[in-house]
Amino acid sequence: MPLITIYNPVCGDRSAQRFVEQHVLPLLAEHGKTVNTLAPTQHAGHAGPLLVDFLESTTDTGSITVVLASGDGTLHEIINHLSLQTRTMPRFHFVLVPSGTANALYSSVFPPPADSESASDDEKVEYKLQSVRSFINSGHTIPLTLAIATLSAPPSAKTRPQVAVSSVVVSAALHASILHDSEALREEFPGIERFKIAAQKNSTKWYTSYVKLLPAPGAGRVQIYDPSVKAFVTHPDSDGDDPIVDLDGPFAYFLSTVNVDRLEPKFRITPLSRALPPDEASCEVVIVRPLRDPSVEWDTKEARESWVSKLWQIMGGAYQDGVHIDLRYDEKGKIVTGGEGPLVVEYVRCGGWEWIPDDIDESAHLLCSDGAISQIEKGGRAVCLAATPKEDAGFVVYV
Ligand SMILES: Nc1ncnc2c1ncn2[C@@H]1O[C@H](COP(=O)(O)OP(=O)(O)OP(=O)(O)O)[C@@H](O)[C@H]1O
Repeated sequence: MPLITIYNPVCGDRSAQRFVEQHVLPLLAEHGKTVNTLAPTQHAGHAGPLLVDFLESTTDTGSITVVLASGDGTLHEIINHLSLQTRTMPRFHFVLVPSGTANALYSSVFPPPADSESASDDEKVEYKLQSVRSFINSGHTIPLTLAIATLSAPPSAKTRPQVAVSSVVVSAALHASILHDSEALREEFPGIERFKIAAQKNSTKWYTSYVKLLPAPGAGRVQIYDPSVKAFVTHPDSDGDDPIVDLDGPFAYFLSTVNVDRLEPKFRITPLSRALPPDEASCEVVIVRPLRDPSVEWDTKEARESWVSKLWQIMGGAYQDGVHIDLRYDEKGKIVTGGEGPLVVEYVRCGGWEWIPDDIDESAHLLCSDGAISQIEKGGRAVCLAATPKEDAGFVVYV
């Protein structure tokens, strides 16, 4: 199978080239794996065209192995570029070398050990070589589910919809605002601290939007996580007559993942995605709507400001191995674990969703697709659907 190694020299802490040269290439050579092309990305958006050029230069086009040393954003660029090609594409087999800032996909398929901070240098290197080792040894792969988001303008605009294909996350509300603002901090803060700084800046925002949750075809109903049985159950508003669930805002958080249970090694936002995997292509959606809190009656500036501590308590749960999905409100609005109170987080499994932002709320018009930010036009909407490509096409990852 033709093999190309691509590395992004500027992602994360800029160590991809060194790591590839010192560890990846020698290991591949030792096991008789020939690298046909070795290429750095030379600018943003370069990884996809590099791969298409490689495809054109090779006669054996059944499937292609791509050793990719980057973060999630470079993989996102590749998938989007290849999805735009009009000719039939082979199946792409990715060997991931985590070199980005967050490495959500890699750390989801290879969760770091609890004591990873105290790991020796050799253990840190070995941790990053797991996908390479499975390529060499077991050959075990998993297919990637894709989340296809279509951003439409209102019919009067007569513009074509924009499509963004994701393999990790599609979000609006707080997460999209964080990704939007954190990009400007990349130079100064190359690590994940830039996300925390951007989160502080956006902590009092609530986002006015209207949401529809769409069932996956196999399940036929939208499902919601029920902490009392520790499983997904049919959403009470999704029935045979009308399986679509309608939700009103305001939303503090609205985020949907495919393939991953975490966005950073320790931020396990959709924890059941890998622990209790879906049977079909599905979006795992985490929703926080502050008006579910019995102590919040109105959406006011004061209510938003005093609710910030609860927002951090909820997000903190994602850093504690994903306990946020079990939180409830007591009758006074205190966040507790256990009891019968309203769920703090609505954790939904579904086939897709629509996000229809209110015209007057600028911030609600941001959409994040694997870190790339798009703007939903006024009067428009985003529709996101989960899909798994056919057997002989699409993208698989060595795990
Ligand atoms: N040579 C280059 N110069 C400048 N930018 C580049 C170059 N090569 C790739 N890029 C851009 O670097 C950006 C960051 O890459 P990537 O998303 O893979 O890493 P990251 O953001 O550090 O990690 P993660 O997405 O895991 O948080 C991508 O948007 C890509 O377009």
